[in-house]
Amino acid sequence: MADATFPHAPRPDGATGVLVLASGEVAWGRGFGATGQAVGEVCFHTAMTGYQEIMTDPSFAGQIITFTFPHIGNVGANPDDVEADNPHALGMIVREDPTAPSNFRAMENLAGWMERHARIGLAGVDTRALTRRIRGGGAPTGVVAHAPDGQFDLDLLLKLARGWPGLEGMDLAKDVTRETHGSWEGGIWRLGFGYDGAGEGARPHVVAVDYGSKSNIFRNLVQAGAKVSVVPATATYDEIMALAPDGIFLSNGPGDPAATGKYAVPVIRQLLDTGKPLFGICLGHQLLALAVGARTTKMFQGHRGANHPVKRLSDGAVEITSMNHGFAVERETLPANARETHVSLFDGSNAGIELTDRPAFSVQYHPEASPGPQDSLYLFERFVGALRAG
Ligand SMILES: NC(=O)CC[C@H](N)C(=O)O
Repeated sequence: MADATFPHAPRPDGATGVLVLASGEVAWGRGFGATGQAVGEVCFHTAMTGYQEIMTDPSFAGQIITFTFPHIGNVGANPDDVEADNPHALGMIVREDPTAPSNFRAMENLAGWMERHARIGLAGVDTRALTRRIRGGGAPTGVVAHAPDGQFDLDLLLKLARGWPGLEGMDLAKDVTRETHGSWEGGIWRLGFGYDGAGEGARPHVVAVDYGSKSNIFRNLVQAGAKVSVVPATATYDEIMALAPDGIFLSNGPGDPAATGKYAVPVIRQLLDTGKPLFGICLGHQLLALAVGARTTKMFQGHRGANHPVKRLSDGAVEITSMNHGFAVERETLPANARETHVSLFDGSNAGIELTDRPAFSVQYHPEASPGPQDSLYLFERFVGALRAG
């Protein structure tokens, strides 16, 4: 479906960037960052801060992010505000040209950071109209392209967009996972201190399966008192158990949970049978649900923002959360031994479960924030507390 408000402007003079949707719709703008083109799902994100954390979140692999907040880039870029070594989102679409950074922590400007990491930016787009387009028609496939000479082969870009298969059925976790086993060092960041080290004393051992984890999850596990070992998405049950975990963590990650589930679910089922505490976030939540026999489905437009209200069903409290997901667990398919614990107050979709016969729970949202509110940090304490008690 094409929303009448998009596109609304002819090619302006001086256009050096363009977005071409698979529908044939075109939005012109000014490119920044790397040159070339990138094809993926065009989604929108409503956070007003944290663009560097968002761009480096591995869950955004395969996606081009439209920021609804118009001024992106105004605090520049620094080496601390990253959730992985490199950006994983393919590109960004913004309203205003990024200005010179105005922040004491900035080490470079956004365009330079994007260029250094081979990521394309497109400014000058009517991001409200594009967001309305996504809300009306679902997240489309598109190509962002940046050419300083303004030369674009629109037919070729359209062909590229039409040739991309879409995220459904795509396993991207194996592309973004850390490839080797390792222990995670370091807690959360604090102004004036930087990243904390792990504290002294006995620490329960969490083996974290990395399907494309944000670093802040590991930092928060350490902060809550755990010793964290990270294993790749494809780690086997034997490899995980060889590390003698006290508990298992299933991370967030990109792509279709059903596709990743093909190799992850059999391992998770075996892990559940050990009776060890298990905690999952986002993709990890979806994989836990799949492992107990529920189904996941592609959402129409998805949830991506830093102010999504979620209701905790145990006491009715509302947590304001960070969200980034395009698939969701179908509540109706949850088995009798999985209880829904959290619900999105935006659309009523499932936002958390716990098993009634195993010490396992998971949430669809991002308690680690980065960016976003910290209402849900208690979940890390709860998990590590369960490990200490066990
Ligand atoms: N942040 C995540 O882990 C996202 C999970 C999954 N890729 C989705 O889009 O729903």
